[in-house]
Amino acid sequence: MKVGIYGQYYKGEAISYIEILLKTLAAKNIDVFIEENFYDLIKVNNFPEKEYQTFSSYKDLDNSFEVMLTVGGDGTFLRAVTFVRDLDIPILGINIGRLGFLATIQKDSISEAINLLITRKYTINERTLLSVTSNKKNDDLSEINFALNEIAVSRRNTTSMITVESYLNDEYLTSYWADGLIVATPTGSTGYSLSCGGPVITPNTKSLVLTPIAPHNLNARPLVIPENTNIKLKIIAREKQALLSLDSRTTTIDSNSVITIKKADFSLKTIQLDQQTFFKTLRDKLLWGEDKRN
Ligand SMILES: NC(=O)c1ccc[n+]([C@@H]2O[C@H](COP(=O)([O-])OP(=O)(O)OC[C@H]3O[C@@H](n4cnc5c(N)ncnc54)[C@H](O)[C@@H]3O)[C@@H](O)[C@H]2O)c1
Ligand SMILES: Nc1ncnc2c1ncn2[C@@H]1O[C@H](COP(=O)(O)OP(=O)(O)OP(=O)(O)O)[C@@H](O)[C@H]1O
Repeated sequence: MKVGIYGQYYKGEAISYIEILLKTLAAKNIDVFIEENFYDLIKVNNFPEKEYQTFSSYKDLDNSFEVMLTVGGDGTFLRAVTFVRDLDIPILGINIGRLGFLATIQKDSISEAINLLITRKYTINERTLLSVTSNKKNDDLSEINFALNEIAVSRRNTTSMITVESYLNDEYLTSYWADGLIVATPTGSTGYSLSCGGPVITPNTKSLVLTPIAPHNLNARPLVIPENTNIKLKIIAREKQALLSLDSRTTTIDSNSVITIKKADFSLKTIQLDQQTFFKTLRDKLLWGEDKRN
């Protein structure tokens, strides 16, 4: 078995968890490749004990990797998607961050999780991704043009609202007067969209949700739409530019740009170990349905 390991940060207390991870993988004779920058970060005081092979980009990976393990929080998990892209390598996140909604393995159950992985006690989930095109050239979108959580447009460098004129399959929907508009996947429904009043959508539902960000309107509500909808948005901002975000990454778009958001033509595979279900994560991490009477 060949696995990749990706992390973005490294802080002292994490060393013991990374040690457990590397030792567990070595004991099972698993071929480990570590992302180059993360490897440089963890190499301190003769650690790790042996040399590892590395990868530095999407180009160094292929589908002979059984899994990409991420070490960090959800931000790290989201960044790992930019390495894996359409290669069909499933991602499994070890949470040594804070919330860890996507990174579901808890740091104190690393060896158990690796054992479940090796004995293939898991299911693979396919997660929908989004992609965006603009009627104006944008180099930032030429390569990494996909998002697992959401694509959002929002105001930039100003307190003025923006107007987002929206069309679904070329039919006019409405014009949102708001701080912005989020188009979220089921995966992203528990992220930014949730904070703006959007519904939770279970991961395998074939839907997207349009969630306005602070609309100055009493009747703008989140709208759930089929995942194959062609979403066209015209952004009108008082400033010359607005912000376009794809998960943790941002770029700017000119006012009056028209962007088209669609389901990406590839999906992301995530690993759901036996014992770990979406509803369990919802209860454990977002305290879903928590009630003092229970
Ligand atoms: N007000 C908000 O809630 C808000 C604002 C901006 C971005 N975000 C979310 O943060 C994501 C980017 O993550 P980051 O680490 O770069 O930013 P960040 O450091 O601001 O973290 C955002 C928080 O959202 C959580 N999160 C991310 N994706 C999630 C998901 N699918 N389900 C449940 N929780 C999730 C993370 O664990 C973290 O606690 C964006 O894709 C967006 O969904 C949320
Ligand atoms: N490899 C690591 N070693 C030590 N600490 C880490 C590591 N990765 C992440 N962290 C800690 O976790 C924090 C959050 O990590 P990250 O940015 O990946 O997740 P996040 O998007 O904030 O999501 P979450 O709330 O799930 O942690 C970091 O600021 C850092 O303090």
